This record gives sequence, C-alpha cells and structure tokens, in this order.
Amino acid sequence: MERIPVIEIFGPTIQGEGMVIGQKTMFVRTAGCDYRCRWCDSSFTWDGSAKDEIKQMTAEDIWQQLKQLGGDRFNHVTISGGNPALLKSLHALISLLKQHRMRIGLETQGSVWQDWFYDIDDFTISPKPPSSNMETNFAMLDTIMDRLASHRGQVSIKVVVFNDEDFAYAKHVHQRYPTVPFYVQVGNDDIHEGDDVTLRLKLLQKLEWLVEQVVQSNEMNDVRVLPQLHTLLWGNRRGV
Ligand SMILES: C[S@@+](CC[C@H](N)C(=O)[O-])C[C@H]1O[C@@H](n2cnc3c(N)ncnc32)[C@H](O)[C@@H]1O
Ligand SMILES: Nc1nc2[nH]cc(C(=O)O)c2c(=O)[nH]1
Ligand code: SF4
Ligand SMILES: [Mg+2]
Repeated sequence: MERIPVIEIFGPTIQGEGMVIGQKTMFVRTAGCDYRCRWCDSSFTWDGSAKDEIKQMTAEDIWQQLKQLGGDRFNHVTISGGNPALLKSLHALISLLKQHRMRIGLETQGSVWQDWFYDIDDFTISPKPPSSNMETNFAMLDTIMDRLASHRGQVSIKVVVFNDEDFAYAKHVHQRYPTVPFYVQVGNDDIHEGDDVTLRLKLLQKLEWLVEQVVQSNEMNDVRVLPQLHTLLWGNRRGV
C-alpha cells in the first residue's frame, strides 16, 4: 500500500484563504516542500522541527482520521503542505475522497505537475513573489495553467504580497494568465507574534495598504484582495 507523509490533519474549520474563503473544510497537511520561502508560515512541514510528527499513512488511514475528527460534519477536504504536488501517492487519497463524495481543495505553488490534479474541485496555485527568495519556473507554471485551462473544477491564482516588488510580480503573473481568477493575499510578516490583538492590528494595516495598491492600479481592475481570515481569527496557531 502506498504511503502518504502527513504532518497534521485538522478541522472542521473554514478555508481562510482565496477563492473559497469561508468554506467549511477539513485540512490534510502533507510533509515536505521543494521551496523554502523566507516567510513560510508552515515551515515545520519542511525544516525538520516537527519531523517526529510525520506519519506515513495510507489513504484509508487518513479517511479514518478525518471521520474521527469531523464525523458527518464535513463534505469538503483541503489538501495543503508543504507541497502536496510532490506526492504521486496522493492519487489514492483523492479517489477515496471522491468515493465518499467529498469536494477537494488543493493548495500548491505551481512548481510540479501531477495527473491527479484533474480530480481537484477547488484548485489554488500560489506562485511565489520575490520576498520569498524563491524563483518562479514560468515554463512549468505555463504548462500547469495550460493543462488546467479545460479543467472542470475551479482554478485560481493567489499571490501573497509583502511589498512593492511583490505587487509588481503579482501584476506580471496576472497579465500572463489574464483569464484566470486572480487573488492577492496579505503577507503575514509576524509569524512568531503570540499576541493576537497586536497581530490583527498589523494585518489589518497591511490589508489596507494592499487594497490601496489595487485601487490605484489600472492593471489590477479584475482582482480580489483578501486577508488570511484564519490568522485574523486565531492568530499564528497551528491546526486551525
Ligand atoms: C503554507 S502554503 C502550502 C501550500 C503550497 N506550498 C503553497 O505555498 O502554495 C499555503 C498558503 O499559505 C501562504 N503563505 C505561507 N506563508 C504565508 C505568510 N507568512 N503570509 C501569508 N500567506 C502565507 C502560501 O503562499 C500559500 O498560498
Ligand atoms: N483555516 C485555514 N485556512 C487555510 N488556507 C490555507 C491554509 C494553508 O496553510 O495551506 C490554511 C490553514 O492553515 N488554515
Ligand atoms: S511553497 Fe508553500 S509550504 Fe513551501 S516554503 Fe513556500 S509557503 Fe511554505
Ligand atoms: Mg496556513
């Protein structure tokens, strides 16, 4: 039986980001990433700090844990990471979730393709801006966007923005794929802040700044600006 490296399973909660923000969902977070974003809010998935929590699970193990946590109070499961697209073995989980009539969301940065992408209902691709210190492979991103063009599910692009340079990058990505629903998301620079009131204030100020950038730009007439709703509600906690 193929195994999937899982670092946490949680929910029911709400999708705090992007196209289906507010959707009640469970989360399955896989371990391992091909990127090392400077500001990654889930670096425990790849930096070794939570390596003892990684479980090699079968699709059936994961389903059992989802049911144990969520009972019959969910019909949507979001797969995130790390980069879940590194895992060919996820196809087994995707088909099992389909059998159980779940809708499936995926969060990935668009650096790797998998054939099971075709079975995702809510697909979020989040290419990384300069502040991450990562470099986008646009040839790969073009391939992925091209293959998903005739996808039956919803596809969107979400770029996290921390500064002017990131905003310029976001414009560039939006122009490259102009027909794909496009979201800019507030970057959280304070991933170690423990005081939720302080964090909220900072994030709302950044949201105001980002809204202003979009309002003033004639190249961003058809984009949506969002905060991370879960961070506003529950701060930097894991598993929410
Ligand atoms: C932790 S990543 C996991 C999925 C995949 N590796 C990716 O980056 O798309 C999930 C989402 O969180 C975003 N994210 C990570 N750190 C963040 C931060 N400090 N502030 C805002 N968004 C962040 C990522 O850009 C991505 O859209
Ligand atoms: N509530 C909630 N929404 C999220 N949307 C994307 C998340 C992620 O870490 O991928 C995330 C998360 O960790 N929690
Ligand atoms: S690609 Fe996603 S999980 Fe990987 S380091 Fe960047 S934000 Fe974190
Ligand atoms: Mg998160």
